[in-house]
Amino acid sequence: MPDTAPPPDLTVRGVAVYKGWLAPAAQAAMVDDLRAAVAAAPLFQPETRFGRKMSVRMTSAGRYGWVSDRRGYRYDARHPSGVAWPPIPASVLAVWDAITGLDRRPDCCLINYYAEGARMGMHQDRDEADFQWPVLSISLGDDALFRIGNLERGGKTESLWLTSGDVLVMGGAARLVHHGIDRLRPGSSGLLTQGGRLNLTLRVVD
Ligand SMILES: O=C(O)CCC(=O)C(=O)O
Ligand SMILES: [Fe+2]
Repeated sequence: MPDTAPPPDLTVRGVAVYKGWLAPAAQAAMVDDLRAAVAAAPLFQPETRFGRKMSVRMTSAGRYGWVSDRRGYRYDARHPSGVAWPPIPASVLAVWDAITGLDRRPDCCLINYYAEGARMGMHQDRDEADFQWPVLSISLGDDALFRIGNLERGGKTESLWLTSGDVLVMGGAARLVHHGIDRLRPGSSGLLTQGGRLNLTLRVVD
């Protein structure tokens, strides 16, 4: 990232963490923007190639969305219903611009919704064409325990709690670290009327 990037509050294994980057009013405004996006492209519960349902529900905004089904996972220009993905809200792109300082913008915003009990297993984000671009993640709603591993599978890990308004960046040498969400702290935030947690990941796909 250019050296105009603001210094993070902490760095865990190269992952830059900006605690409380979004103030409560900005979080609420972003949730309103996301509600409109989700109305256009409803959340769905993806299935893995092996026919197992993921516990997270998801949708996307931008030119590409991330989908997974019996054919495997990939970026697709359309929602499973056949509609195009809605545009990435300006409020979300503004976070990318302010933190990364890049002149390239993401073309996918994956929107993950975790209800109580949902989790995400350890994985790398590696379906994008060029790993020089970072992945930026925004947390909204309930606290979540984020686990960071290594570039290779397995090995020791470190965990941190992400709270509403936190932003993190996986870039540079940390672009391909394994990561996942172990669990939520249900009811820890009142941001989402239905409870749970929204996570946005901004990606440059191609
Ligand atoms: O929910 C999170 O904080 C992480 C989500 C994630 O790793 C992903 O969508 O690839
Ligand atoms: Fe990921």
